[in-house]
Amino acid sequence: MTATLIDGKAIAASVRRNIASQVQTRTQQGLRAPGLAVILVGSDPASQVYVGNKRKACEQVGFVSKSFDLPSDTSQPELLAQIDALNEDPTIDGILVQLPLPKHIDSATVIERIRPDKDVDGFHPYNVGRLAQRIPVLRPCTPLGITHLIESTGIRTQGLHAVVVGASNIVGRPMTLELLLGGCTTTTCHRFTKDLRHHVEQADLLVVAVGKPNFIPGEWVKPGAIVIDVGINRLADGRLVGDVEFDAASERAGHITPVPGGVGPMTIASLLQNTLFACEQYHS
Ligand SMILES: Nc1nc2c(c(=O)[nH]1)N[C@@H](CN(C=O)c1ccc(C(=O)N[C@@H](CCC(=O)O)C(=O)O)cc1)CN2
Ligand SMILES: [Mg+2]
Repeated sequence: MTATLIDGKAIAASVRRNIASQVQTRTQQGLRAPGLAVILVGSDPASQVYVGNKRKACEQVGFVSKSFDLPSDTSQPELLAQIDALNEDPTIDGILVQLPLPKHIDSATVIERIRPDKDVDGFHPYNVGRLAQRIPVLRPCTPLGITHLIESTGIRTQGLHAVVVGASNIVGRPMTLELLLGGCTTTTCHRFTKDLRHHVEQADLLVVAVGKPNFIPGEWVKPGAIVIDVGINRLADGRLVGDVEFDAASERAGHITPVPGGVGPMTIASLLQNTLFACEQYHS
């Protein structure tokens, strides 16, 4: 079997066109454009690229984007004061603090300081709790984007056995909650999981987010499975690869996401969706 490719880049472009048209309708009605504040602390090269792409995406859909590039020695109280100011700014609908933060700053404290109605990353305990209780509002961007990619296949997820490999706060845990919401039977695997192969082989729907190149051998993939690869790993020769052995997995899967051009672009499209949602549902 050769898998059908799930084209995240094209699906994200379509989401972005739709958002741009909704923003245009708003502004034609005399309403203000949604505003997103993007905070980067330090100069991690990958974070600089992601933040640059988020700012560009905002401008392309007509959002107001405010940039805060803070030095790596910014103290936690200084960062919290910046968030307090943005929490009070009526032109700002969403506040995004790029992760990871420098080691001297506690991410959980920072995330909890963002007002839940401006938490467009969906990481605040309020928003994660809403998702856990099946009353989602602002949803973590990567899992939300993946949900959209799975929907694009036209396959009903009710009753499927979904296996998530990775249990981070950004991807694995909220992904499991999204899949539960979609009626899947879910298994979450992590560093202490015994016999990972056994679990992966059961997956009708497999989501892998561990950040290790080619970590999941293609031969573990169940024939016909939907395979979602969240990993973005740069090899010594400069190539980007995912967490799943793509060529071998494609021979067995029914649908598969590529790296690059799969999950990554949807993370940014979901951020735009969340920002528009916050603007329209909470601040208009
Ligand atoms: N505050 C947040 N921090 C981080 C998040 C997040 O959702 N919120 N997620 C990741 C990084 N991330 C967004 O911030 C992200 C990663 C990758 C991509 C992407 O489009 N990747 C491209 C390849 C890009 C490349 O060439 O390196 C792709 O997959 O096609 C978008 C967003 C951690 N931090
Ligand atoms: Mg991400």
